[in-house]
Amino acid sequence: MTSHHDMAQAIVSAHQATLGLTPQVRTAPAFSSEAPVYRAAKQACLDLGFIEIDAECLAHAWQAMTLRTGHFSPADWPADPQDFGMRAWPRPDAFASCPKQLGLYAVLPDAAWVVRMARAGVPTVQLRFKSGDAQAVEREVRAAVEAVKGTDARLFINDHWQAAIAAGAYGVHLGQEDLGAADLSAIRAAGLRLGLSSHGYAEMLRADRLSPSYIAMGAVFPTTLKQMATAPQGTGRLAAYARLMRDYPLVAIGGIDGGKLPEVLASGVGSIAVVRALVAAAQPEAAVAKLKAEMQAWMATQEAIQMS
Ligand SMILES: Cc1ncc(COP(=O)(O)OP(=O)(O)O)c(N)n1
Ligand SMILES: Cc1ncsc1CCOP(=O)(O)O
Repeated sequence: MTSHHDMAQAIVSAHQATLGLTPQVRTAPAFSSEAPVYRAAKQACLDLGFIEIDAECLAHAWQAMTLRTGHFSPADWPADPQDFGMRAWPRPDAFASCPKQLGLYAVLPDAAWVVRMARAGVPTVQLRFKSGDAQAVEREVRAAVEAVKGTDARLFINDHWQAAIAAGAYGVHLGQEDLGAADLSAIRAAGLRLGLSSHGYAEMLRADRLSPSYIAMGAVFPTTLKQMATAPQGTGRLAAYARLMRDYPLVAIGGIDGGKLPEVLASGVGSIAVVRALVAAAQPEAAVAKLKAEMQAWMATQEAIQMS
């Protein structure tokens, strides 16, 4: 295999079926290195539809993997943390840990929904209360923290990290655009868990540098809940993300409902986050029971396969 073009084509051919998305309209690629594998891999990742910053991360990882293994292997997608420059564990600056299997994860619009879903037996819940009214935020966060007392639910608070610390929540969930405004040292010092959103390689690596308690990945499928900046990732990419981020508890989010659970769980994530599958269900408690039963059945089948 000689030219960049042939190397790029070999990568695309090997991974198109599982990782390819329709490439966006783009200008000529920008290369930050002359290294042949880097250049071929950058071209290939762009051709597979990865956004520029993700293609750049992947291309450097391909180059590092090739140097480490001593040969260029187009079929092997990079998934070794060291090829992406990730630090080894344990890490002294890591946030408090949470279980690897966070299970069904309900993302909910107010404290009343948190009460309802915690009582219905959802193991992980999030208050995603979108309001600029500080008093209303404080009230909802306190009510949500009270609501999970006496249940087994772990409560994460979206965005409102100060109120979460003040009320003693289990953890905080932040998006990447929230990071600049949050005092991460205060969250860590208070012992709260930190969950971070990610939408691809560059954001996963940025999240990893902060050693959070879990990493969320999405949107896996199209969602109507919010406008997403990136295309739905699909379960092929989700599985590649999960292989790289295997040291973390992982949460998949975006457009997931009962019918899609097996293929999402097969990617290796330990948690499925949903909004509409519960909030828009005709009978939310029954929907919880069904989703939990489907997840348990899937896990039991995997255990049986591993034992045989
Ligand atoms: C479990 C989980 N994953 C992702 C998100 C999205 O969070 P964010 O990126 O902060 O976007 P908004 O929720 O604020 O719209 C989440 N809330 N929970
Ligand atoms: C908040 C959020 N972040 C990424 S996708 C998403 C919405 C998920 O909602 P749904 O489960 O209804 O698609």
